[in-house]
Amino acid sequence: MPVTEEDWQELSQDLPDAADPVITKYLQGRDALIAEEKKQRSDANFRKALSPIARKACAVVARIRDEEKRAIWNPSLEEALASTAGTTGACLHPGMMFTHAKGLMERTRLWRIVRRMPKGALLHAHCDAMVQFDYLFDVLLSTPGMHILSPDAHFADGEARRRGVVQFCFRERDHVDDCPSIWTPDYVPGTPLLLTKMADEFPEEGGEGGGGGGRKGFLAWLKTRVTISQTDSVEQHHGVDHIWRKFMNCFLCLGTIIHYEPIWRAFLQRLMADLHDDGVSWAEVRFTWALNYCRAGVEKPEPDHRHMVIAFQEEVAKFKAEHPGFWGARLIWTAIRRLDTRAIVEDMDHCITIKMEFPEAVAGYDLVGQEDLGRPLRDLLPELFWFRKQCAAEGVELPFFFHAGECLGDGDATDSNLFDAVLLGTRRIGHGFSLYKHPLLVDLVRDRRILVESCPISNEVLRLCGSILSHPLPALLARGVPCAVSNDDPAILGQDAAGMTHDFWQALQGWENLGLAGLGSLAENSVRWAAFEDQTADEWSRDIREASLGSGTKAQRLKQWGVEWEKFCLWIVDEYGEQYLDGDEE
Ligand SMILES: O=c1[nH]cnc2c1ncn2[C@@H]1O[C@H](CO)[C@@H](O)[C@H]1O
Repeated sequence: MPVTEEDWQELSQDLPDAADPVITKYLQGRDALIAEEKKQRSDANFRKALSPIARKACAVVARIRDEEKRAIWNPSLEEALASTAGTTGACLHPGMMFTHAKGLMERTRLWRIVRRMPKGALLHAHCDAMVQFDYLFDVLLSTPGMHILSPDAHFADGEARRRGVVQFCFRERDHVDDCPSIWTPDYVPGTPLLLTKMADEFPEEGGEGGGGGGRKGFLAWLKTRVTISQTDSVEQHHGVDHIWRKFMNCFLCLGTIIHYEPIWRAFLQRLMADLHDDGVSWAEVRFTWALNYCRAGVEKPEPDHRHMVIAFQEEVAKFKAEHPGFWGARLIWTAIRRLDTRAIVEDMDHCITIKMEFPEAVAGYDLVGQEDLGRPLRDLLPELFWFRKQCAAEGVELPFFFHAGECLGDGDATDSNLFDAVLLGTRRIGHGFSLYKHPLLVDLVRDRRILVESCPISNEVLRLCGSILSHPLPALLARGVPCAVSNDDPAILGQDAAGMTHDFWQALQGWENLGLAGLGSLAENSVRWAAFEDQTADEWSRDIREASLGSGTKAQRLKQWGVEWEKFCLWIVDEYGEQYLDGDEE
């Protein structure tokens, strides 16, 4: 029976109003409970120590975020915005899938702010996959002597061009006149043909990139071979193994572009310039060392990795000299985890040899490739123990920065890599996507001060989560685990910029609990857990513990970052304070 108007009048008298002491008391308890939980967050101390200006900046950013949530990420505005947002018909909402949100995100105020933020150190990224292809292809086509080849098939039709492996190399002499074109069925697999000529002769029909024939069509097609398309990235229903097949194929091509000295040097300059522009001061780049690098004007690959490292060090030194705000870069040596014991051990041996000659260039060691299909750390124990012993014998410091838990498993061999990574003394964990399922490990990782290098956009595009909203990083932050945000493979996965603004923006917009303060703490962590120099395990732990109160390089970098952070907060307040502050935010 519905309540009559008369009864309702009487009944509603009994409802306490919002200011009733019962409700006020309840709310006090509720606030206290929430505050108590927040004390466990890994950014709690950073938040507590914010300067008055930084507090104001955080309030401004929270308001801008709320405003944009209502005004931009709003399904009812869809018609007006869809055409310019490049949203391909997806419903606008806060936390929508990355590739759908990208175009619109880049035009928000929050973007302008995050872009300017001092982001500290880039701790997790794979070298081949970092610089925008529009730039890299320009360099590729304008480098004299570059040739294209396909190791095992012609590219005569659309299907062949979708599947075959594309590679590049330098050749002194142009082979093109006496050999059938790569675009015909008569092409002899493995024959290098002059790239500029082949690009101009790219056939009109059947190219996947939709750019037509000739050079423009060639570039559009080539881009499809080295990137995950928007369609790939939103087709979550095909699963992880499927997207990794496409992803791995990209690397087969890319390695052959940047492993030629003139391109390698140009690539490094552009990489550092992009990072610097994005407010990134330091980079630790994971690098997989195929032995196919050639010096300028030389066809025969170098027998070892020396020259590649020398060029790396020269380019970093040059960039640092021209940009005093940039602290530099180091490499993390990575081996493909699928390889057999002999290949892994040979590669470890190369790693130690290079480390002995160039200790500053190489910061540590890791294993890469799809974790589910590669060898778990447990299986690699003999190799890893041999490596550790060898390093000790040679007196080199090559700490582990293991990928672990970049998977959906719960208790399978891949997920259990997390146990081995911790037991083997990893100094940071790459991804740690499945870590939140392991309460004991979460506590260990927190207590041993192991940092999680989280790459939210990568995890989304490689189909571990549907969008930023279902990413597990907030669970780790809430439990006190130190984390930093990185971009992983930005040229392939869709960010299409070497910097970290897209990943930072998504975290800020996606997670209410983070705010600008939380984002600042993630950036500060990246500096605190950076491997600026070789350190023993004890020195490493001491510097992380002492942070800016210490006396070494790390403390100095943390202070420098702190100064940039304050300047940044002041800029936010100057720029937006008048519009977004009303004086009672302290
Ligand atoms: O997110 C990742 N997890 C594991 N391996 C990766 C990821 N991104 C790239 N690579 C691997 O690194 C090598 C290139 O340096 C490639 O083998 C690629 O598969």
